[in-house]
Amino acid sequence: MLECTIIMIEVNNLTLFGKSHNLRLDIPALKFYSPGITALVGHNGAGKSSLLRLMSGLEKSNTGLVSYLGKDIFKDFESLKEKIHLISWNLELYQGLTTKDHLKLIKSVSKNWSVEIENALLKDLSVPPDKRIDKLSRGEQVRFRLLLSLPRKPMVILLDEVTNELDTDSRRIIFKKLDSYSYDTGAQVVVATNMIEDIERYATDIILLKKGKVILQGALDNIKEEHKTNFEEIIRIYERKDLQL
Ligand SMILES: Nc1ncnc2c1ncn2[C@@H]1O[C@H](COP(=O)(O)OP(=O)(O)OP(=O)(O)O)[C@@H](O)[C@H]1O
Repeated sequence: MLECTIIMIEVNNLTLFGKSHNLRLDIPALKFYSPGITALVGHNGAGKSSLLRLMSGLEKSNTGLVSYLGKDIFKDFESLKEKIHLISWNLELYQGLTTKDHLKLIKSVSKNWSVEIENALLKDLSVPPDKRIDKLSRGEQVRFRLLLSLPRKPMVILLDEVTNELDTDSRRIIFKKLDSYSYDTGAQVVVATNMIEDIERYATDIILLKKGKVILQGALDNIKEEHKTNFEEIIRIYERKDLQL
């Protein structure tokens, strides 16, 4: 593994409140080192999607900041939005277009599109070349979303539980692509997932969230070494610990 020296993303004093002033997120500090794949783990409602939305700049926190290579996502949103891609089921594609036309559309509005990356993805991702978006399977949709994203050379890719329902083969293809993209370009990948198999195989780092708070974070190898047990058991131990809320 490459030595991790570049801090790609920093989160500081981040809080997010719900409508009834309940605390949805409370994160004093987080650092994401480049390159690598960080798994964002936690039960339903733990705050994974909320954190990813704040990190993408689509939602604003009540306090605190998210910065990319020292640039604040809100102050520098216009320059950063090209480089930070959120892949989420909540962000719809144009359902009536075919894959070919959708790809053409995104290409026409993208600066610095890499034909080299596009061709490699077309070869490896097996995206149907001319199928309507609303007829794509879930796996095809995620692979297609990678095809729309990676040639634009993002420095950060945030995936909001889009891999969870896919079969093992689809997940393997997607994670292998993300892994090689990250190591080739230095990009950081943050993936909200609870699939232990994927975390063990592909994640370099993990962040475990519970009720909007970070209860465990660090390099996966160090965490496993420290606890001398498998990752599934480590999650169980931390989930059982009572939080001092
Ligand atoms: N738009 C919203 N407005 C107010 N509260 C919200 C909103 N979206 C989510 N929440 C609340 O924020 C908390 C965190 O939800 P979030 O969806 O971020 O968690 P999650 O870990 O992604 O869960 P899941 O795995 O179920 O998607 C939950 O209590 C949820 O009810």
